Amino acid sequence: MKVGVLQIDQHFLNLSSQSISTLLSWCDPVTRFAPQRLFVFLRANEAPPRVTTSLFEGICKVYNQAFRHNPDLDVRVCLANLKPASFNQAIERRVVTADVVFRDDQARLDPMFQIRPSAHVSGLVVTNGMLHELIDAKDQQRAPEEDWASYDNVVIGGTFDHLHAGHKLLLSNAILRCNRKLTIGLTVQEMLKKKRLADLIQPIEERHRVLHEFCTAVDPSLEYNIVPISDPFGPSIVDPDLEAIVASEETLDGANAVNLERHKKNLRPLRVHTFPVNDVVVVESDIGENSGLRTISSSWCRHRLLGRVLKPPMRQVYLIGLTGGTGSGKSRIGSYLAAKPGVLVIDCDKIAHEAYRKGTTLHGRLIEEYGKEIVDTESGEIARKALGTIVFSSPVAREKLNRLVWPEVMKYCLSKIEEAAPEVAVIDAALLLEAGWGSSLNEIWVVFVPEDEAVNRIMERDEISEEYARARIRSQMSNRDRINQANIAFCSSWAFDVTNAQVDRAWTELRQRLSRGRGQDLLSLHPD
Ligand SMILES: CC(=O)SCCNC(=O)CCNC(=O)[C@H](O)C(C)(C)COP(=O)(O)OP(=O)(O)OC[C@H]1O[C@@H](n2cnc3c(N)ncnc32)[C@H](O)[C@@H]1OP(=O)(O)O
Repeated sequence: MKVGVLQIDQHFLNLSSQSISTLLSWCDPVTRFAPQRLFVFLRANEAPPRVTTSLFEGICKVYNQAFRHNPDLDVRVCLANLKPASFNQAIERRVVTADVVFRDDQARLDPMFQIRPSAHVSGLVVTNGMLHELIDAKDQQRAPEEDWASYDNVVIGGTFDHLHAGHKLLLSNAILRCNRKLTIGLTVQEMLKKKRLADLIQPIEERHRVLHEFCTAVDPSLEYNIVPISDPFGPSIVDPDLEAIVASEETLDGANAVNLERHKKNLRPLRVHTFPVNDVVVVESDIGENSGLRTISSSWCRHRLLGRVLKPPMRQVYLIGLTGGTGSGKSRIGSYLAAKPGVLVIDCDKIAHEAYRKGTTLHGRLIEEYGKEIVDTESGEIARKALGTIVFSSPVAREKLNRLVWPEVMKYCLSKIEEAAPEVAVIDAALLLEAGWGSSLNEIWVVFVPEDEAVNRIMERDEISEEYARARIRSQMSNRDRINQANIAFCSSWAFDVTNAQVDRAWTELRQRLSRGRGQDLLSLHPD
């Protein structure tokens, strides 16, 4: 995820909604930065902070304008540095890793958060006072600077589906009022069946994860107690330690109902704090029944999802099969390619060896097939030299071994590629074409040397006879047959530099091919 940081000093309170929109347009998807998440730091001086009504109004302006401007941008206004309670705690300076930083040269660095450029940073934009120029003197009519009451234990509740600006304001309001523990009642799925487009409501595990991630990102100093609730009250009517409840104006009745229930149970009443959230009109909402939805809500977010990408399609990994006869230098080329950015190389010989380690099912199957003489008496592992002598001299024995080992190797390759999700995966396999894997790959790269040279190399490397070396070579496909199926061929007959130059050429041309097609990412992420 591309992360941006926008750092504005305390003068942000004087920014008009229009100016905030201008700031946010720097993050638009059409810009070269286009972050998907934006951390906003609204204070950058060393003086102890104060939480006031106008501070919260400033935060409202940021969230509401951001949502209006681009609902897909995940904005997070950092709060720990705005509250005396968190600021005074000796918490570690939190690191935010950013791909792009928008910072006014007049703003000082934040004392609580440390902004660190990511590996793919696209720019540190210092705006030479531009943020200050945006401050609109006419837009300074604000509520009086009232200090806010704060409490050790605060409670809120909700569904928190597709976390939007309204939720973020509720959470921010509660976090700003809380010094120690924030309890959040999270509605379970069964209570939501009657909601519009209920099938699109995120599962509770996902809503829980997003909530927790958001809260700990904006104020890591609090304890967050997120409790699933299957009635309208949850912990708010049982926890005697709670002191205050925060609700939007629309849900004030719910908060009052909580106090009625607490009264019945002889629990002290909660201080009720409300704020208006739904005063922002969102424009794009004309899908069928949705035409009635004009303000920020989860229903609006769910309607907006219709016909859009729910989760990004799995990135397609570009698959290259690297193959070549024994002694051709294939493994060296595999290692050379592994150092290229965004590449995962899987050495299938090594995977095959791992597949029949002692304790695996395959270990037992090989002993059943070839007898105890293939077992190393000391270690109990398969003695590969002994197994090799059998299979390289008998096509039938070899065929059986291949049928047992190849599916295991393939299974490993697929899981490794899924786990690592590289830009390009190189499957380095001697018998790739014999195994019929070629048709599932994007390209086939073949390494070859003349047979006599391969014989000399493996005689020396493996200390084997010429006869055995030739038997191993002939157990495989010929160079000619491999090259007939290859997209690219390398010959490793000369110095390493000469081979490397061939691989570099193939790599450069691959990047050009990918950038013409779907591979823009590869070029932009790895400009070298
Ligand atoms: C689809 C694939 O290509 S999967 C990768 C290839 N591996 C297999 O097919 C698994 C079966 N092979 C094996 O288990 C082992 O290679 C054994 C037991 C036969 C021999 O083990 P070892 O003596 O340690 O030799 P090693 O595994 O290093 O293989 C020696 C060479 O024979 C090749 N080779 C491996 N298996 C076979 C086979 N079934 N038929 C022909 N050649 C093979 C290897 O790729 C290697 O080539 P290289 O000289 O370019 O490195």
